[in-house]
Amino acid sequence: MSEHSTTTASPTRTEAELRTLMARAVREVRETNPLAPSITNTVTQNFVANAQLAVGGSAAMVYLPDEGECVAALGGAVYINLGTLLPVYEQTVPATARACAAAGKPWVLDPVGIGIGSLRTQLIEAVRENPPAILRGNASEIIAVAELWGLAGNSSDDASGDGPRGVDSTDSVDAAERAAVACARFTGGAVAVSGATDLVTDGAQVARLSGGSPLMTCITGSGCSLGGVAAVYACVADPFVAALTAIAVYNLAGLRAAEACSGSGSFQVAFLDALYNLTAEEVAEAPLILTDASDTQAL
Ligand SMILES: Nc1ncnc2c1ncn2[C@@H]1O[C@H](COP(=O)(O)OP(=O)(O)O)[C@@H](O)[C@H]1O
Ligand SMILES: Cc1ncsc1CCOP(=O)(O)O
Ligand SMILES: [Mg+2]
Repeated sequence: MSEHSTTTASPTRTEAELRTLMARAVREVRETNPLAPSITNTVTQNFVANAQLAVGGSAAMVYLPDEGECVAALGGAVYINLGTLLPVYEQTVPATARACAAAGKPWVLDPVGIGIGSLRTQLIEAVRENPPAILRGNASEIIAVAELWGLAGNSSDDASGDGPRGVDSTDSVDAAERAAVACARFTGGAVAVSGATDLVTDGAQVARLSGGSPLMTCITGSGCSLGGVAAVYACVADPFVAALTAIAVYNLAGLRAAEACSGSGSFQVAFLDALYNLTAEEVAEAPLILTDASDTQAL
């Protein structure tokens, strides 16, 4: 059990139960239009907001500490992405994480670009006190967070040792499995590792989800917007179900968009269309393999 109270460890569920909950999350978001405000990077802010709207959520991007505290109260869940930092984030990020914890609201962290400069490191260490309900990143980012939170143990043996290359991964998703399980056990929430095949864990179960398209790496913001969409689903579902739903939605939309486009530019537009048009039934049938996290070597 986690030492943190903002996220409650999810009970072990069968694959069929999880699929039913994923479909319910897709429907409930469309019916209730939940607000998932963001503190996110200036590169992909527009794409994050558009993806959140396409799945049926509502977006609001803020920068300042009192705005972060305000949206923690207003929204169903908050998204924090460290992609392009401003000096004010030294106050905004810890204040928003604290406000979410105080209000019992889930928040989603995308540690983009971890390792660049000192403020990102400082912020990841600071939010250890009020950790995210969902940690979402590529493999190198998740390995780096586990190291900064002192959870790495021998999980770093699996890593390339190179860390992220800017905002991109130098590690495989499988290499991040032990780090992901360790982070999920620490937060009591879920961790989603993205890549060709994505991995989602709540520390007890591990799901692998395939699909998507290599074209997702040819546009900026597929990872960032995935975090924003996970926050939308976290407004209506527990962290593990929310992360699974977002990843399944992205894999299906990526596949469909790749069939409809003629290159990376039209892929981005086709991807938003696919997000908008996906049905709950399709999401419930997304490729997903569920295993027990006890199969993951202990740290
Ligand atoms: N080679 C790939 N094939 C299919 N889908 C991919 C591939 N690489 C990344 N994706 C998808 O792109 C999205 C963003 O993942 P990723 O590129 O790892 O994140 P980031 O942009 O943060 O590095 C996820 O939905 C992931 O499943
Ligand atoms: C290119 C870039 N530089 C700082 S944030 C950012 C966007 C990264 O987006 P993603 O992680 O979704 O590829
Ligand atoms: Mg990223």
